[in-house]
Amino acid sequence: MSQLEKMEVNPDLAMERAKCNFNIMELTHILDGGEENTVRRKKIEDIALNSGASKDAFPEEHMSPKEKYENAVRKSCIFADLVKNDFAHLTGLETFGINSNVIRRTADAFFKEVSPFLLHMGMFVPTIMGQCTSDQMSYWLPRAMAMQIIGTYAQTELGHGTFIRGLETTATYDPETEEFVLHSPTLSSYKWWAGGLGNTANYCIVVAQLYTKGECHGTHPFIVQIRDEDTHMPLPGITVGEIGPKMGFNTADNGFLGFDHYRIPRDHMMMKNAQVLKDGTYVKVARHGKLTYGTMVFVRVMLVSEAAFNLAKACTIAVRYSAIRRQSKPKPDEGEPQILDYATQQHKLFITIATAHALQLSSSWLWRSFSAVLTEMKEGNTDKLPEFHALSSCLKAVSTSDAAYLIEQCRHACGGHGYMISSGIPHLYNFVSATRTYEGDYTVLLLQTARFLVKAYEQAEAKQPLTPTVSYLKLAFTRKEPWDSSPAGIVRSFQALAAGKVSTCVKNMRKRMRSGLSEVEAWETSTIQLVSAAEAHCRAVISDAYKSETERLTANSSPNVKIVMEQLSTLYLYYWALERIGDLLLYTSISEKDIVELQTAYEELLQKIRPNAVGIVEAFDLRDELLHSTLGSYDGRAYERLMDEALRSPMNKEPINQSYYKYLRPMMKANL
Ligand SMILES: CCCCCCCCCCCCCCCCCCCCCC(=O)SCCNC(=O)CCNC(=O)[C@H](O)C(C)(C)COP(=O)(O)OP(=O)(O)OC[C@H]1O[C@@H](n2cnc3c(N)ncnc32)[C@H](O)[C@@H]1OP(=O)(O)O
Ligand SMILES: Cc1cc2nc3c(=O)[nH]c(=O)nc-3n(C[C@H](O)[C@H](O)[C@H](O)COP(=O)(O)OP(=O)(O)OC[C@H]3O[C@@H](n4cnc5c(N)ncnc54)[C@H](O)[C@@H]3O)c2cc1C
Repeated sequence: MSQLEKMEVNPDLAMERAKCNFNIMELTHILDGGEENTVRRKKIEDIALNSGASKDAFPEEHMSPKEKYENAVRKSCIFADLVKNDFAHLTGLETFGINSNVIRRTADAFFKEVSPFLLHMGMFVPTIMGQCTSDQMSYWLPRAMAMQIIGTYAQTELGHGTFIRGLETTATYDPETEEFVLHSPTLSSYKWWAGGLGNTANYCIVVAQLYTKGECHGTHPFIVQIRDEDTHMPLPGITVGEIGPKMGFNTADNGFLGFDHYRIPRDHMMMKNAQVLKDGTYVKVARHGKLTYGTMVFVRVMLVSEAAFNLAKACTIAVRYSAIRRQSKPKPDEGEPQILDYATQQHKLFITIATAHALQLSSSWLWRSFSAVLTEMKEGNTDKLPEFHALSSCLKAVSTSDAAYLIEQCRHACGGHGYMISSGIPHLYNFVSATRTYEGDYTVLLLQTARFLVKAYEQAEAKQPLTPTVSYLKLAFTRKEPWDSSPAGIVRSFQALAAGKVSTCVKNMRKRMRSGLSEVEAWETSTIQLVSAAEAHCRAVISDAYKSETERLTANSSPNVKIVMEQLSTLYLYYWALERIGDLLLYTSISEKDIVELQTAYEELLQKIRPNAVGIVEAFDLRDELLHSTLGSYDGRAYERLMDEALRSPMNKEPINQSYYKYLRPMMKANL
C-alpha cells in the first residue's frame, strides 16, 4: 500500500465537511434525478472501479502516443465487457448505454482522455438507430451492440466541416451492379477527424453526395466497411490513417479516409429518410429535409450534459484545493487564510458550481423536450423540429463555451499547480474546448438559432402565435421592461434583453436592405449582433429553466437543501446580470442605484455560500478515480500527491540523465 493510502484527511477539508449545514446526499439524489438513480449509479461505479481495472500501472502521461492509444484500446475492451456483462441489467438500457450518463461517467475512470470507442457508442450506434429502416436496423444494430464490428462517423472532410452541403465525397449509384461507388475526387474531399477511424474502426458511416440517374440529391449517410473483418487490413480502394497529435483526444485515433471508386451494396445506404430503388429511382421518405442531420442534433443534446459533468469535475477539484491551500497574510496577527476565503476566489469558483447545476438541470429539461419531439416525429409530425434545432444549437454552443471558459478559470484558481497535468484540469480543458468546435462550431450554431429568432420575431410582429421558448419575443413590442431584482424579475429582464437584441438586428438588417444591400448581405453584415442576440436568448432560456427546475426539484426537499439550491440559482442570475449591465441599461429600466445594490447582493451571496462550498461540490459525488487529480482528491493531500506523482516520473528514475554525458558535460568542459 502506498504511503498516501494510509494518510488521514487534510484537517482543513475535515473542518469544511464538519461545518456543512445541509444533507449532501439529498442534493446528490436531486442531481442524479432521484434516489434510485444514485443507488444504481453507485452499484455500477463499485463494479467498475473496485475491480482496479481502470488503473494504469504506469502513468499515462509518460507513455508515447502509440502506447497511450494501445492502452486505451486495452481498457476499452475491458470496459465494453463490463458494460455488456455487468451493467446492462443495472442500467436497464438495451441500447448498450447510449443516453446513459452513468456509463459515460464511469468510463472517465478508465480514460483520462477518451476511448477510441467513443464514436462507436456516441455516433455510430445512434445513427444506425436514427437513419436505418427497421430491416437495416435489425441487421446492423445487434452486430454493433455486441461489438462484433466497430464503427465511427465520418462526415467532416479536409475542406469542409461546417458546410455539410459543400462536402465533396460522392456516392454514385450503378444500377447495373446495384452498388454505390464511393469516390474522393480531390484532396480536400478526404474524410478527416472521425474518432476511432485511424486504427480502430472496421466500419464507418460516411456522409456523401448522392448521385443517381445523373442527378445530385445532396448528402446522405452510408454504412461502409473499411477494413477486413478478420485481418483488419484496409480494403482495396480505401486509404485510411491517423491524423496526428492534437491538443486533446490523443487516445481517440482520429483519422483520415479516402475512396478510390470503392463499391458498396445498394442497401448500405441508410434508407429511413430517403431511398434509391434498384433501378436508381430516388425516393424521399422523410417529411422534413433535415432529418438526416438527426445524429448531430442528438449529440448536441448530449453535449450539454457533457459540459455540466466536466464542469462539476473541475469545480470539485478547484474548491477542494482552495480549501486546503493557504496563501498570504492579510491580517498580520492571524495565520494565512484558506484561499477559498478570498472574495475574488469565490467569484471565480461559485459561478462555476452554479453553472454546473444550471447546465445539468437545463440538460435534463432539454432531454425531456427531445423525447417529446422524438415521440411526435415517430407519428410523422415534425412541426417542433425547427424550434428544437434552434434550442439544441444554442444550448450546445453556450454550454460548451461557458464550460471551457470556467474550467480555465478553475485552473487559474489553482495557481501554478493547476497547470500540472496531474491536477486533472488540463485534460478537462482540452476535452471541453473541443466540444465548443465539434458537432457544430459555436458561431455557426448560434447563427442557426438567430435564423429561427428572426423568423419568430417577424411572427410576433404580425401578431401570429409563437412557440413556447420564444413567446417572450412579444416583449420587444412593449415598453422598456421595469427592472425587478427578484429571480423571476431578472429572468424577465434577460428575456426583454434578448427580445430587444433580436429587434435591433431585424431593424438594422431592414435598414441595410433599404440602403441597397441584398438580404444575404444584410444578414452577413449583421452577424456579430445576431450571434449576440442568440447568446442572449440562450442565456434567458437557461436562466428560466434553471430557476423553474430548481423550484420544481426543491418543492419537497429539506429547507437547507432548498436554500443552497436557491442561493446558487440566484447567484447565476446576479452574475449574468452584472456581466450584462450594458445591455440591461439599454433594454430595461435598471438604474445606477439598482446596479450598486445588485453588486452588493452578489457579494453577500458569495459569503452565504462559502461555508457550504465543499459540501456543495461533494454532492456531485465524484470518486477520486473519476477526478484523476492530485489537487482535488477526497483526502485533500495535494502536496503529498504532487510529490508522489513527481517521483513516478521516468525523468527521476536515474540520478544522472545520459544527456549529461552526451551534451551538457562536453559543453561545460569546453567552456572551462
Ligand atoms: C465501450 C467503451 C466506450 C467508452 C465511452 C463511453 C461513452 C458512452 C456514450 C456516450 C456519448 C458521449 C457524448 C457524445 C460524444 C460524441 C463525440 C463526438 C465527436 C465529434 C463528432 C463530430 O463533430 S461529427 C460532425 C459534426 N458536424 C457538424 O455539426 C457540422 C455543422 N453543420 C451543420 O449542422 C449544418 O451544415 C448547418 C450549419 C446546420 C447548416 O446546414 P444547411 O446548410 O444544410 O442548412 P441551412 O443553414 O441552409 O438551413 C436550412 C434550413 O434547415 C434548418 N436546419 C439546419 N439544420 C437542421 C437540423 N439539424 N434540424 C432541423 N433543421 C435544421 C435551418 O434552420 C434552416 O431552416 P429555415 O430555412 O426554416 O430557416
Ligand atoms: C476533437 C475533434 C473530434 C472530431 N470528431 C469528428 C468526427 O468524429 N466525425 C466528424 O465527421 N467530424 C469530427 N470533427 C470535426 C468537427 O465536426 C468540425 O471540425 C466542426 O464541425 C467545425 O467545422 P470546421 O472544422 O470545418 O470549421 P470551420 O467551419 O472551417 O471553422 C473555422 C472558423 O470559421 C467560422 N465559420 C465557418 N463558417 C461560418 C459561417 N457560415 N459564418 C460565420 N463563421 C463561420 C467558424 O466560426 C470558425 O471560427 C471533430 C473535430 C474535433 C476538433
